[in-house]
Amino acid sequence: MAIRYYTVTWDQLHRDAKALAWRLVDKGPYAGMVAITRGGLIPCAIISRELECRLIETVSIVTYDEEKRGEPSVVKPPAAALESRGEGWLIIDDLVDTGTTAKVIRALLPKAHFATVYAKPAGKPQVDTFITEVSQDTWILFPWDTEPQFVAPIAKSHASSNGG
Ligand SMILES: O=P(O)(O)OC[C@H]1O[C@H](OP(=O)(O)OP(=O)(O)O)[C@H](O)[C@@H]1O
Ligand code: HPA
Ligand SMILES: [Mg+2]
Repeated sequence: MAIRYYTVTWDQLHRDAKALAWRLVDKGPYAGMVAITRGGLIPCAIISRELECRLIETVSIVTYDEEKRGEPSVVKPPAAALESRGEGWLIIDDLVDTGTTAKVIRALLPKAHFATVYAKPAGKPQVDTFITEVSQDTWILFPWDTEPQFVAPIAKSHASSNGG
């Protein structure tokens, strides 16, 4: 199955994170927010500004061992939210893909509200609120993982793919 790409610019990320804040505002107020590092940090900053929520905790889950997917490990637990099992807390990540990361956090903070900006079908059941769904075979290219670069004119790449 060919992989597709969905490019997200800084502007789009800002708009989509604000759209998520609009969906979340009536579900609050929140005791605080938990950003899932690293991808959740920037959406969390945008949403914390909109919701005027200044208490931010972080959690770090590592799901890859070198190149291979290994057992997920909690590198940094969300200490401030653990005692309440997440009650009243808002968890933010950039996206949910297979749902592996979300399942680990849900086990730590079962009472929290879990929100992501983007969601793929396999992980969607783990998320309470999200903005945009993309297909499972789509790789989301975030602005912090990309940079603008020269692209050949269509006529040139078309000619080379036709043997010209
Ligand atoms: O639903 P899953 O299959 O678990 O995938 C989603 C997670 O993968 C990415 O994080 P990653 O672990 O690559 O780390 P990063 O945020 O530090 O880049 C993304 O930011 C999500 O947290
Ligand atoms: O689609 C994706 N884009 C960026 N990072 C990711 N981590 C899991 N899935 C993705
Ligand atoms: Mg992440």
